[in-house]
Amino acid sequence: MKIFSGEQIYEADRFTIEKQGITSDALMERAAMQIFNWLHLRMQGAPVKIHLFCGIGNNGGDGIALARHLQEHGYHIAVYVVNYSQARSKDFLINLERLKDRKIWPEFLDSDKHFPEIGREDIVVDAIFGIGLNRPPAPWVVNLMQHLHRSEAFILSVDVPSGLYTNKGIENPDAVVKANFVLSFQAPKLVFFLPETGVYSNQWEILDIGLDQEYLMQTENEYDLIGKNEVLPLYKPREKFAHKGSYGHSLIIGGSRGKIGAVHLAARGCLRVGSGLVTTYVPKCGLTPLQSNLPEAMVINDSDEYYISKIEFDITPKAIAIGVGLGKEKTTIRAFTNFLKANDLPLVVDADALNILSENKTLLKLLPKESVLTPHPKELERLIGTWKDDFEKLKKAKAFSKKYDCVLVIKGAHTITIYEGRGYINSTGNPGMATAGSGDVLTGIITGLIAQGYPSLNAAVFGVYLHGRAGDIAIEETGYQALIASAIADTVGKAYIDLFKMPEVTQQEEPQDETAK
Ligand SMILES: NC(=O)C1=CN([C@@H]2O[C@H](COP(=O)(O)OP(=O)(O)OC[C@H]3O[C@@H](n4cnc5c(N)ncnc54)[C@H](OP(=O)(O)O)[C@@H]3O)[C@@H](O)[C@H]2O)[C@@H](O)CC1
Ligand SMILES: [K+]
Repeated sequence: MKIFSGEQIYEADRFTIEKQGITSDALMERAAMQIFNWLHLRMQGAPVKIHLFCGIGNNGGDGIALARHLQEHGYHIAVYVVNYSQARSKDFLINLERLKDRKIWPEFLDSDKHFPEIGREDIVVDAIFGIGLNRPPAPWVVNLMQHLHRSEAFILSVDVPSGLYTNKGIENPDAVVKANFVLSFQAPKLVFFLPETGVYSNQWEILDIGLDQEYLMQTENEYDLIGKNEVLPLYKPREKFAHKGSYGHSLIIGGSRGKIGAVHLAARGCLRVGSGLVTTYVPKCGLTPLQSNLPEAMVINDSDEYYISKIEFDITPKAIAIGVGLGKEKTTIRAFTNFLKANDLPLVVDADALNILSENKTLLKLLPKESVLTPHPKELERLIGTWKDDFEKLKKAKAFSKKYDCVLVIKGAHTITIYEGRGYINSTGNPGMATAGSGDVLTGIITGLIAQGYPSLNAAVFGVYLHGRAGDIAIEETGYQALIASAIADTVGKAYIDLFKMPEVTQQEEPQDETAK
C-alpha cells in the first residue's frame, strides 16, 4: 500500500476536486460521512456522550461536519471549536454555518480557563489539527491535549493524532494527542510506523474518501506499507523437477564460545525458508551442538576452538550470512577483513559483523553490491551516526544505502527496508518477537531467500514479512512472553501457507447488494 507525503495528499485532493468536478466541501462531506458510518456501525446509537474538539482548518471542518451527522442520528454530542487561529478555512466555515442552522452551538475555546468536563466513559473526537500542522501548538492547546488525556476517555483522532507533523519529529511529547484509534483518509501516514511518532496511534484504519485512483496509482511514492498483497508477487513457486541444488546453498558464518546458538537459529530460519542446502562455518566448539541439534545443516570448522580466526571453505554457496554470534576478537576482525577482500558473493551482514564495520568504516567499501545489512537501532546508530528524529534517521539511512549500494534493513516494531531511495515498511510482527535470537532467524531467512534466487531487495522485504508473519502465527499458541526464536523459525512454513489463504469475510464486510433486497 502506498504511503504519500503531506504535499502529495494535498495534490491528490486538488486533482480529485478538479477531475471529479466536485467542491472541496463535497470531499469534506465524504470524509465526515465515512467517519460517521464507521462510528455509527460500532455505536449503534448508544447514548454515550461524544465530545468533538475541532480546530479551525479542514481537520476541524471534518469534525464539525461529523457533529452534524451524529446529531441527526440522535447522538449525544458536545462540540468545541479549538480557536487557535483566526485563519479559518472556507470549508470549516461552511460547516460551522450548517451546524448553526441546526441550532447546534459550539463552545469556543481560546484559553485554558474553561475546559469542559469529560467523563471516563465518554468519547473524544480529536479534530484539532490534521496534516496541516506546521508549527508548535500554543501552550493552552497543549494543556487542552493534556486535559483530554487526563479524562481517560477513548480518543478517536481524525486523519492523524493532532500535534504530529507529517515531515518531522516531535518537539514536545505533551503537544501530541495520544489516540486510541485513528481514522485516516485514503492512505496510511508515515508517522504511524516510526518509533517516535507511532506510539501516538494505538490503532488505525484507512477510510476511502474516493481520491482519484489514477493520481494515486501514478504518483511515485517514497514509502510502501508491505502486506500480503505486496509480497505475493515476489513469491517464487517451487518447480516439479527441481532438486535441492535448485534452491541454493547458503553459508552461515558466525558463532563464538557461548554463542553457537545464534548460528543454529540462523541456519534453522534459512532451512525453513527453503534454502536447498545450508552449511554453517563455526569455531570448533560449534561442531557437536550443531550436528546434534540441527542435523539438516552441514558444518565447516574454523581451526580455532572458540573463535573464527580464518574464513576458508571449498564450497560455492549462493548466499552468505556473516556476523551472528561472531564476537569481536582481534583474530576474528582480521579474518572478517580478509574474507571481505576476497569475497564477491552476495552477503547478509548482521550483529558483530556490523559492529566491526562500524569500527572500521573503510571496510564498508569492500561489501559486494546489494549486500543486505540488518542493524537494530543501536547498530544502525554506530553505522550512520546519531539522528535528531526518525525522519533524519531515514534520510541518513538512505544516503548510507546509496553510498555503499546496500539494502539496509532497519529492525524495529515496523522494520523498514531501505534501498535506492525508497523505504518498505513491514506490517507483520508483534512485541513477542523482541526475544533473543529473533534477529538471527531473520538473517537466516533473508540469506535462504537470496540463495533461492530472490534479488537482495526482494529477499529482504519478503523475508522481513515472513519472519513477522511467522511470529504472529506462533504467538497464537505461545502468547507474547513465551515466544522464542526457534518457534519463529519453525513457523515460517505456516507463514508461507498463510500467503495463499483468502482473507476471512466477516459479516460486516460482506458486499451489500442493494438490488437483491
Ligand atoms: N487532503 C484531503 O484529501 C482531505 C483532507 N481533509 C482534512 O483536511 C486536513 C488538513 O486540513 P488543513 O490543511 O486545513 O490543515 P489542519 O491540519 O486542519 O490545520 C489547520 C491550519 O492551522 C494552521 N496551523 C498549523 N499549525 C498551527 C499551530 N501550531 N497553531 C495554529 N495554527 C496552526 C495552518 O494554517 P496557517 O496558519 O499556517 O495558514 C493549518 O492549515 C486533513 O488532515 C484532513 O483532516 C478532508 O477534509 C478531506 C480531504
Ligand atoms: K486530528
